[in-house]
Amino acid sequence: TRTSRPQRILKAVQTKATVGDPQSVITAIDHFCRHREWAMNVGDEKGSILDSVVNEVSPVTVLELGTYCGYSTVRIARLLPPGACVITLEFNPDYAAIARQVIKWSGLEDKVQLVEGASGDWIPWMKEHFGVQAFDLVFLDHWKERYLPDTKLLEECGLIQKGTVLLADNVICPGTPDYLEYVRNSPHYNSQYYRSHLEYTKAEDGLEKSVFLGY
Ligand SMILES: O=C(NCCCCCn1ccnc1)c1cc(-c2ccc(F)cc2)cc(O)c1O
Ligand SMILES: [Mg+2]
Repeated sequence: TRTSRPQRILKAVQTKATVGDPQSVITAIDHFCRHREWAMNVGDEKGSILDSVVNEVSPVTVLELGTYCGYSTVRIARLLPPGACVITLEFNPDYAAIARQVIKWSGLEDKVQLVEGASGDWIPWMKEHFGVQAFDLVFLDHWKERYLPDTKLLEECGLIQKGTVLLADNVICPGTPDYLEYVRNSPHYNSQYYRSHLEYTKAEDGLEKSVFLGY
């Protein structure tokens, strides 16, 4: 049967990118998704904003919700100093299998923990299983209706502490209205919108950065 889009993205990486060179992996995926087939990676324009937030936060522990093919995982991990890591959660086993290979090709596997399963099931176990105290940065890029419940769950589990930065993709397209309303109106978050475009298109989209101020 036909290959899947993630399989075709992996093939583009394996034919166009250099093993151990994360930037070439990013460039190969962006070129494929701009000129061959659109795919739901955060992309180069919003990816540059992601890069600037990672550099500003200099996180030691990052949680990414929604791995897909590992594009944003590679973007984040390539900026992390030794000893820092990103835990990335993917529900779809086919996506996870491709992402593992993309991350391996980039040479960043030592900075990445890819976990397969539902965010709602895994978040309560993060402290115990990964020895995480609190996350410095959370990148939300999974099911859009899970952004708000998972943020509340992270708060309840003590995984969001004073200074934790939440960065949410797709707050305009497809949109996360209940999440936006929550972080923009809560006295416990300082929120700001980074206007951009839906990956590889001219449609409006953007990232919302929300800093937890403590209780
Ligand atoms: O749905 C998205 N991502 C979640 C994928 C499934 C996550 C599974 N999972 C992982 C962990 N827990 C659950 C998404 C969609 C679009 C989009 C935009 C316009 C359009 F016309 C079609 C699609 C753009 C994105 O940038 C996205 O991120
Ligand atoms: Mg997205």
